[in-house]
Amino acid sequence: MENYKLTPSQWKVIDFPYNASSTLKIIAGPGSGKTLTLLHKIHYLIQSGQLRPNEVLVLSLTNKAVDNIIDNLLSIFELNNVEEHPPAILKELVEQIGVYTIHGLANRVVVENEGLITIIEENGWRGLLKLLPTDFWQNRRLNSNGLTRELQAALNEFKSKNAISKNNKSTKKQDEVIEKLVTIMNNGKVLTNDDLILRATEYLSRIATPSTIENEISEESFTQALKSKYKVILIDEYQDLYPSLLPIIQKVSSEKQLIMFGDTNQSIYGFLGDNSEVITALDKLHLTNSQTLHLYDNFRCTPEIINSANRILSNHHQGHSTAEDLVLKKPSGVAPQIHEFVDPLDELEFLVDNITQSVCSSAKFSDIAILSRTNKHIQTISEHLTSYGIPFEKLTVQPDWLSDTRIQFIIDLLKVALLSFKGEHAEDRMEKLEYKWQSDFNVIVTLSAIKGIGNKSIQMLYSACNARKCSLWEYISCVSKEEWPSTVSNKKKVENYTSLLKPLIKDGKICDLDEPSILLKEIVSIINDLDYDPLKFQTTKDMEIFKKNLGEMFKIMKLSKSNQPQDHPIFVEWFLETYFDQSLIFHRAKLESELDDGSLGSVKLSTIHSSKGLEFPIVYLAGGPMGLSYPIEDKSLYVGMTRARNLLYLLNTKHGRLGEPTNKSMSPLLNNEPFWNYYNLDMKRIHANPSRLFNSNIIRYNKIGGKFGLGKRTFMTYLRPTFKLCKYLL
Ligand SMILES: Nc1ncnc2c1ncn2[C@@H]1O[C@H](COP(=O)(O)OP(=O)(O)OP(=O)(O)O)[C@@H](O)[C@H]1O
Repeated sequence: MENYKLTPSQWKVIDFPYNASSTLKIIAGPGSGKTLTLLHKIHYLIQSGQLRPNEVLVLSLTNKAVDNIIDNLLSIFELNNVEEHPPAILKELVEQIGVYTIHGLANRVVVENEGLITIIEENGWRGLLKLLPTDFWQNRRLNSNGLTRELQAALNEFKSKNAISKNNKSTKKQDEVIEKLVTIMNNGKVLTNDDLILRATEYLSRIATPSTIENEISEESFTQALKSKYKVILIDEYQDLYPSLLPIIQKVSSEKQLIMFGDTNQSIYGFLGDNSEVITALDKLHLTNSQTLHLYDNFRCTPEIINSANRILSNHHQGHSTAEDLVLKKPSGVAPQIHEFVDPLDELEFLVDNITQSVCSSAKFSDIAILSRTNKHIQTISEHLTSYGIPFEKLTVQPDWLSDTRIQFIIDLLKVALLSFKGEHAEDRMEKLEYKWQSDFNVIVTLSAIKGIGNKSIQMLYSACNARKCSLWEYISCVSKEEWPSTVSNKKKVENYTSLLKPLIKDGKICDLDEPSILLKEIVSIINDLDYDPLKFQTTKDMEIFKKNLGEMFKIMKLSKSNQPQDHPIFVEWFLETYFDQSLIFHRAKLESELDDGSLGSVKLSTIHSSKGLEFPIVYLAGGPMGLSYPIEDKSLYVGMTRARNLLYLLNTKHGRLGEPTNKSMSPLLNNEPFWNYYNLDMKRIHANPSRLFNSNIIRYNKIGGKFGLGKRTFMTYLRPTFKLCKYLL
């Protein structure tokens, strides 16, 4: 991170005084240096002696934003080390600053108070669906995604009804069924993300105000620290907050100084609820002591890009009469390029051709981002880039391997083994009961994924174990199958499941397997003998995807092994508690090594949603087949366009105020030496002899373009062999 000269409007925010029970709202447009200002604000609060590092809490919505803040905080403190602290002290100081996602913070509070919890994922929903009686959907025909959505909606409706009337004894059969599911989830500590927020808020509400408990609760309690220690709460991207997050934010920020940065024009989570409702509620938090400041500058986009993006906003007033200190980049001479393609393959070929042109013209692959509205279109683009051997990386909210339901199945089986073992050896009745509830959920989820074990069988077994007051695992592994309810069909399949898992649970073998490769081999060999359809691959491609994801899981296991602390002696438990965070650490380290190795890096592929808060020198907004047939929403388009620093392409992007398509024959790239000089200056890549470099770049493109038939359709395009185009670009 560079030590930029801060602008007057940035300074106004940075040296705004600390005041308890107050709100400072900063309205900051795209590229106005919001993150940089937030980092300097933290530094200033600490360096000026107003606050100690452990009194500052930063909250964001995404792991990416949190990573970005953590990565850059230390640099800001190093660059502005007025007191000349030694590096180790500085690092220690920065580590005391709390930086979390809102869900991460809630998770910490709940885990601190309840131990291991499960946030429900796709496999979990499928397991719960299996517990529903066949007539539940009243013959409605829905696929499994549709059913999951309906079930979530039914659960939410049930919970809000109950919240209104705690004694609501509905006689509706549907409510009785849902109530049972809610009980299973509650007992098994299985939470949805919304539950997590509410549960954490409840724990925070139980904590008394700081003055009355001073010495009662240990310094170690994170829940307590949230209430009493932190004095300033900074919220990044407030426009993304949605109503279900409000309770915890209100609880954490009350009586503190709440500093929120954001831009309502970039509010794109409307589908999760009305953001203005949240803003109104937060505005009321410290009603009499609240102030708003603006950051108008735009350090990111070329004026051509920002003008075009501003046209999209129907509420935008041209020019800022109030901002005398407005900073803008110089014009680049290249307007955003608008292209339309009837055939979707043409859009894909255009991408490959233009990426090659940019890379020949001194850009790196890692300068380029392709953004789309849907993950499906991102997948199509990734397949096309693969066929040309162009390196890419997907910027997803969740790493790919974790979204693979087969990997989730492996994780659920590991949980069955660990929790069942711990349940069998629990010391008291209460502890045993807790393990029962948790392991029951994972047994239901894994059993229900096995071919031939139907809903009715699972429901019968579950009722039978509850009648015996034992866990589902104990029931199916200790009670002989002759005693099981006669309505359980396919008893052999259930018996096979137990006999395969038994050796892992008996005598605690699961806890002794602390070598990742042996543990993984063991669990995969069990799955091989289960009748688990998703691992009977229909295509080689499917198998390759699984192999890749399993490889990722193995890497994360090895990473967990390398940082397993001594006070967590059971490897599998450490891995199951931390794999999500470990995966993020791994991902970050991978990105850093890519930046350092001097190579061309990889093209970034992302949905517009996942690209929030990021910037890229070159951005392609790819609309897909006929702009995916519905017009793009204003704010999504605005966010997508304002991610671009220097070059923006809008492909098949339908929007009334976007303007006319660009003439395709006027390519802005090749033959535009002034633009590439501008580009290299902006990227701080200064070349000794730019003209010579420029000429050799054109020759290089012509050679590669000719070889691969870029820019024109040839029979090769349809055959899509795996070209190794990138080999020629290195
Ligand atoms: N005072 C400054 N001088 C020069 N460059 C700056 C200054 N402040 C910020 N920048 C640069 O401006 C760019 C945009 O900053 P940042 O990413 O913080 O924007 P943002 O306001 O968070 O945008 P968005 O809301 O779109 O995410 C960054 O490259 C940053 O380094």
